[in-house]
Amino acid sequence: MSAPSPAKRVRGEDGQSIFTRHAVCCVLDYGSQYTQLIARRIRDSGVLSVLMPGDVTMERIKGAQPKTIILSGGPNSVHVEGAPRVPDGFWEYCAENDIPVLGICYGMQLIVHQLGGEVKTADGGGEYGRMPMNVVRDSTLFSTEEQDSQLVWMSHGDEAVKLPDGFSVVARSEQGAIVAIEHPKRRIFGLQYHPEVVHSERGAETIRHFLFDIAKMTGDWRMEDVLEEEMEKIRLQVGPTDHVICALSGGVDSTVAATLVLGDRLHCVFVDNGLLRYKEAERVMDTFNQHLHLPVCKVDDADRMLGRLKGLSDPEAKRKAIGAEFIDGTLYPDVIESCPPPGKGQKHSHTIKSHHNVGGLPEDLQFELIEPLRELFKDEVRSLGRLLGVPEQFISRHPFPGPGLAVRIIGDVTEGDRLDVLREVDEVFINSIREWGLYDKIWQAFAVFLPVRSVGVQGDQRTHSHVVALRAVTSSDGMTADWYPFQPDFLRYVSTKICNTVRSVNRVVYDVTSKPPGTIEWE
Ligand SMILES: Nc1ncnc2c1ncn2[C@@H]1O[C@H](COP(=O)(O)OP(=O)(O)OP(=O)(O)O)[C@@H](O)[C@H]1O
Ligand SMILES: O=c1[nH]c(=O)c2[nH+]cn([C@@H]3O[C@H](COP(=O)(O)O)[C@@H](O)[C@H]3O)c2[nH]1
Ligand SMILES: NC(=O)CC[C@H](N)C(=O)O
Ligand SMILES: [Mg+2]
Repeated sequence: MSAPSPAKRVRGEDGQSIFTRHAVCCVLDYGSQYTQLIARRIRDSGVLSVLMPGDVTMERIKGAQPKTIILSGGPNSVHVEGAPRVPDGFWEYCAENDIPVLGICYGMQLIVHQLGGEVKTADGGGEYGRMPMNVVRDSTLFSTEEQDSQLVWMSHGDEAVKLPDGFSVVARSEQGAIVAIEHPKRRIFGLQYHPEVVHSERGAETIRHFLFDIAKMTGDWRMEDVLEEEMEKIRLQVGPTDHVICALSGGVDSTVAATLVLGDRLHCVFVDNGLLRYKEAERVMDTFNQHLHLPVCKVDDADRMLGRLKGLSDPEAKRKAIGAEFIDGTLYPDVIESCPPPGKGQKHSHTIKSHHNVGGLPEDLQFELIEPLRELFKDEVRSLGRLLGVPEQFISRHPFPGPGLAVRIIGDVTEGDRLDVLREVDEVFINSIREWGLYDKIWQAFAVFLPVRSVGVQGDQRTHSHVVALRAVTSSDGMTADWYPFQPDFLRYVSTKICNTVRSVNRVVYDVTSKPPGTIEWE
């Protein structure tokens, strides 16, 4: 057996580094709503994918030593001035290092445009949605089993009308548009459709064929390796006397992150921001103490947070206020004052916040940041947590957003008893879901407080009370979602229970909107 290759640092999106021994597939992001899905498909094949912005420097690409590169789709038109393109020197670098390149949608159009072909606005107005395509010649791009027609998912208004020298057309849409191209010798390939979406029936197969048969990668990227690499990375970053602060929410991400960095130089901080669910602060603190044996310090920031939110009803204004309070209101002074690191005189210089934060971190952060999970998707974080032995009750928790109930109360959060009403309704809804054995079938479920009142009749009396909406969705990564099809019996049960137990609510509605066009949260 050959010795494992040395680990290397790879600069990912936002200049953050990752640390890996594995062969990397770089995905350059030109802004497609499906870029994350491309990364996902690659990982599902056992290959580590690293997302980089489309305007990344050549230095960063070289730093990742990619074995292959995929160019994503995007909203721009390559023939419009100022449209994003690959960095200078990109094609020469790929040629010199024999790196295969696959362009998807905008990515394919970039290949055509930059290498001397022509891309134009489609005469017929473009192709959107699921449609058949026909393979017109034997190719390297498709495996032998795929040399036929197949249903694919299109979303483009531009099309390639003339290919650069040496490229050939591999497939056409029913309308005759060029939808797959290749230059097998230069190992440059393009797909006008989106192989990464499930509606492209053989798309995952095409991506695997590209990775394994064309690029000769091996699908040996495993969670066990990620665990080892993440720990090694932390060991390298945190010096022997340094201390680490972890903002712990009780959610999946921060719990797993904290477990990774366990040790007596770790200090966890849980913030009660006043926007938590029913008895959440107590419950989270209890479970941490009982099950994780993590030293957690609770900071009470409810009054200040609600003070900042008073009078705000615009969703973005609310989010910004929460983000600002979260960062400069709680992290700095409270943490330092209420959770001083033990062992005075020791250098304390690191803080961690696992994953992305509520409103983004300030530029002059006076700590070094450790973000062990930033490259992982939620279900990957869950797998990692299981490997670490994190109890299932943490792992299987539905995600809960940093801004908490504030994005589930439409309008001013602080008005009247909105927070309390919502807490009660949410508690009934979630408990009912658990009772009916549905919790693990659902990605996320919650109630939303609507700023309207409706007329009802209760005990022969007219009421004019609150309306709440229930939302439950299935999803694999939160990027797209579908509403959960509860049985009518369940909906009847839960609406009755809510109106009977939460006095000021007389109407319950169920949200039947997928994402897109909706988002999961209402604000
Ligand atoms: N109430 C809180 N107290 C302390 N830290 C928090 C709190 N809410 C959020 N954070 C920090 O912000 C990060 C981002 O929140 P996010 O909701 O994405 O992750 P999570 O809560 O760990 O997991 P999940 O997505 O499953 O809810 C958290 O990982 C945590 O570090
Ligand atoms: O930590 C977070 N901070 C936030 O500001 C935030 N906003 C939304 N979410 C969660 O992200 C997923 C997708 O949510 P949306 O469809 O509403 O954008 C869902 O899981 C949401 O709950 C957030 N998580
Ligand atoms: N989905 C895409 O990448 C679209 C590419 C380009 N904006 C087009 O409309 O053709
Ligand atoms: Mg959370």
